[in-house]
Amino acid sequence: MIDILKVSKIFETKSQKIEAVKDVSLTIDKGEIFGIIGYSGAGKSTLIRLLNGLELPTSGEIIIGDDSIGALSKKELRKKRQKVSMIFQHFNLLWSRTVKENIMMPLEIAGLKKEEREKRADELIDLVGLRGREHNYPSELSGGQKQRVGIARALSNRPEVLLCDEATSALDPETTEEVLNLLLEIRETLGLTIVLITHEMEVIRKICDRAAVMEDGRVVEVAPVLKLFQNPEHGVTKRFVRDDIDDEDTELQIESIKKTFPNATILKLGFVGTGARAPIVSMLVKKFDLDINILSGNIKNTNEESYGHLYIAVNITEELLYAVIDELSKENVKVEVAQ
Ligand SMILES: Nc1ncnc2c1ncn2[C@@H]1O[C@H](COP(=O)(O)OP(=O)(O)OP(=O)(O)O)[C@@H](O)[C@H]1O
Repeated sequence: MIDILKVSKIFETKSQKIEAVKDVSLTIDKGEIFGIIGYSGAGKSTLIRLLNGLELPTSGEIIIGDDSIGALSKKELRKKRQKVSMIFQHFNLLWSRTVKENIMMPLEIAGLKKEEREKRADELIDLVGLRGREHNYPSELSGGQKQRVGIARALSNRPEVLLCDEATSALDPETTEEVLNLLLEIRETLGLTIVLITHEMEVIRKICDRAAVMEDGRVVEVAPVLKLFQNPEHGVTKRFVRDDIDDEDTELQIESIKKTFPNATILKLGFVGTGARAPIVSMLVKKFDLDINILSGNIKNTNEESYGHLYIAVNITEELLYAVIDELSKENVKVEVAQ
């Protein structure tokens, strides 16, 4: 669906050249929700703006569907943007127009007749859950409702790709969850391909199928989301995952537990999928007659699977430890001995 081929973007200012995107290659499949995460200045906005031709690459090529974005004329590009639409962090609504008028704007530009515009806007108002609000002005809406208008407006011309530029960064956690669920729903019902940029690993975890991690203009890691969380390889990915799981507290706890129970062995049990719901601790207690001290635990959900970990402290001989590791591996639980 989307092929980004060796794309670089250099901004030349009077005093310097800034290479905002460096030699990025990615393929995004039809129907996929693909996340791009990075800290501020990593190049995410530039990369997403390259996808709808708001910026043109200095080198490389971007192909969406059958079109090479750089090869399109201005007119063709305007037409293509109807199929590759975008939502924004600050919604970019027209404040002097009502919800319905905002949603009809792109249809007016596309030249649809008034009745067709009205009909389509009505469908979209229902789709994004804004029935009853269609005659309100943006200033009368909550942040989540404003983003629903943004989404409806972006969907008005039946796009194939929806680009989301930090679409939930201005929203509180509960509203973020609602908007993310709406994006999941419209991917299901409309079969859209969604590309989103964010600096929040939680957004990646909740709705993306795969994600790319960017640092200093480069993509440093690309993987299915579960893999990124379970086995992050690059330092930046590890930082994002740790921030999401909040492991720093655990590290501190481990230090203090080691002092309190100098003879205890501290184990980190990692679960995925059904393992995340199995009664592992009671099995260990019954089968190996162990005294188990639970230190901390964390189970998170991605859009497909649960995964998580549990830190426990046990007094255990080396021989028994191997038997425990063996037993847990049968349950698909990964064991690490914390040092
Ligand atoms: N139009 C521009 N002219 C000059 N430099 C730019 C321009 N746009 C972006 N940059 C620079 O390119 C680099 C990448 O910026 P970009 O906005 O793409 O990063 P980002 O990951 O989206 O960051 P943020 O999350 O803060 O928006 C930065 O150093 C930025 O200053």
